[in-house]
Amino acid sequence: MGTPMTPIASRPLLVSAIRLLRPFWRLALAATLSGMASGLATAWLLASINDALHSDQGATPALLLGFAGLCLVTVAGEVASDLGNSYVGQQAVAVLRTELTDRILSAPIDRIERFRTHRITAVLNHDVEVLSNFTFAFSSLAIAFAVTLGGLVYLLILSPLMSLVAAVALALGMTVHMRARSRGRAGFDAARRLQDELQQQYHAISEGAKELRISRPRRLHMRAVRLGGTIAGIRDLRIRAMRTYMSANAFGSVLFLLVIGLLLALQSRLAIPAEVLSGFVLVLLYIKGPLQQLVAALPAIGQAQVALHNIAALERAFANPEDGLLEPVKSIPAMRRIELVGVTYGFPPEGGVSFHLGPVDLTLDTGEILFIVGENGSGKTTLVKLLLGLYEPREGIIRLDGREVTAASRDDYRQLFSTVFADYFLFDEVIEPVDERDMARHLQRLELVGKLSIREGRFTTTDLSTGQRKRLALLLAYLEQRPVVVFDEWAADQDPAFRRIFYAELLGELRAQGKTVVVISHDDRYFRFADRLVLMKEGRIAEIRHGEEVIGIPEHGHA
Ligand SMILES: Nc1ncnc2c1ncn2[C@@H]1O[C@H](COP(=O)(O)OP(=O)(O)OP(=O)(O)O)[C@@H](O)[C@H]1O
Repeated sequence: MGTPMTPIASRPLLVSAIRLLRPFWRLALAATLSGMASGLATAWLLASINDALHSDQGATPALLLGFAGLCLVTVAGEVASDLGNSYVGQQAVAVLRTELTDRILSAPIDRIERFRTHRITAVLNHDVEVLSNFTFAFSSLAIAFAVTLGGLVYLLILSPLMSLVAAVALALGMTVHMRARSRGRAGFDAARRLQDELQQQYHAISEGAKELRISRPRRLHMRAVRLGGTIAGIRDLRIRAMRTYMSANAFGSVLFLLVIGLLLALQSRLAIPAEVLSGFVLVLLYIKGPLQQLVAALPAIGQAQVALHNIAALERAFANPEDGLLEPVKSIPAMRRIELVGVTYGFPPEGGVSFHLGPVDLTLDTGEILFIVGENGSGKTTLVKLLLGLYEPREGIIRLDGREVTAASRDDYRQLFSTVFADYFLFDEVIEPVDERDMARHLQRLELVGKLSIREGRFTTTDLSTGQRKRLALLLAYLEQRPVVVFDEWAADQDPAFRRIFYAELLGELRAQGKTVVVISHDDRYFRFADRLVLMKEGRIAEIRHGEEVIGIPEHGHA
């Protein structure tokens, strides 16, 4: 595959794990120590078995008692370790999920737009899940590590010379495994990058189902080239990574058996006593399992490292949260005048030429209906995002009733607005208290009577026509009771009769309720219903019309 393999995880797995486990360190330590105790007791058991086999008195009561005690520690330590570590692991994963979603909830909107939704979903779904699964394996790894360590210590006590042979073989095996590990990890990293693409394609086949049903060439292209290529790429990279680990595994097994064979062959030449040799073979054969388990965990460790790397990238991208976004709700602010003074904004150039807006000077007075009009791409939505405090101006300031909106006050300022964006998201929950009679009136006004109601704080359905869904979004904006309502091309998918009701009646009704209304519109036949009309051209305000200049625009004519 052509995916570049970049170096991974600047922060080692252990450091990240410690940071996550810090709040639960006592329990994590106790659970891991229990696992270690269980592993060491297993190694001790092996030593007692070897002693008993070669003891002249056979199995004495003391030996049997020791055996029973060690069995108890082995089993109890394992159970405690399993329970403790999986509890701690899941607690840590829950904290991580909260941390990540908090970061997304507090991140500047332009950061989210740049990071791309499919990448966020892939981290939240895949990477966090990989870590979650790893936490379940952690306990048995701690035990395997302790069994291996205890076994090796016992070997050292039995015969330092023979331990040297085993140590050389072990060092060789570990070198091979380390190499395999870094190659395998690079493969998993590349596969994970392709998974971002796969997530995007999953989104395309569910959200673009209609388009794909209509166009066979696109469907076949999607299947064979996009999906096929990505799925095969992930498969091949993972198989290759696993093959690297497997080869290292096989090499390790051969080494083990070679060492045992070598010791058997050298038994008489080195005059190795029988109980030493049998102890060696017993321990080597026993720790082969845990050692292989440790080695087999390398792919999981590699995947966990890649997952942590991606999580860290997301954390870095959203490292500068906005102030106070998760603080308790205050009362909705009031507004008399909003001023944009010398405001500019620019998108970072990505491939093409970057778009620059401003400098823009604009005021918005309470109780007015302001239309923002202009050609596609002239900067209307960008201007509105600046007005809403969604984008931070590069230069210039925004004032609310004469006071500058700063980073600290920006989110309070945003609470002035209700919005229906052109690419709005319809929440099915109603979180404001709803007066039944008001609701009935709104449903009637929006011609939605009988289509839906609110039950237990939720709309009974959001399966409506495109225009009806948009009316529902407007209803939600109404229910929010904010002083300024912003519509981005709201009427674009309304029927002609309702479109007229929107411009000629609803906007005026909102104004009569004391609301300020900002409307992005291409409906030039209704421009005359604006109190002021702002014409955008190539990122600047080209003209502002008001009074007679607006009213004079005929309902059928052009601006
Ligand atoms: N997230 C973004 N990243 C980079 N460039 C963007 C982004 N959003 C908009 N632009 C660029 O900014 C310019 C203005 O876009 P904007 O959405 O403000 O236009 P608009 O006047 O609302 O257009 P339309 O009438 O088509 O809705 C466009 O040329 C577009 O290429």
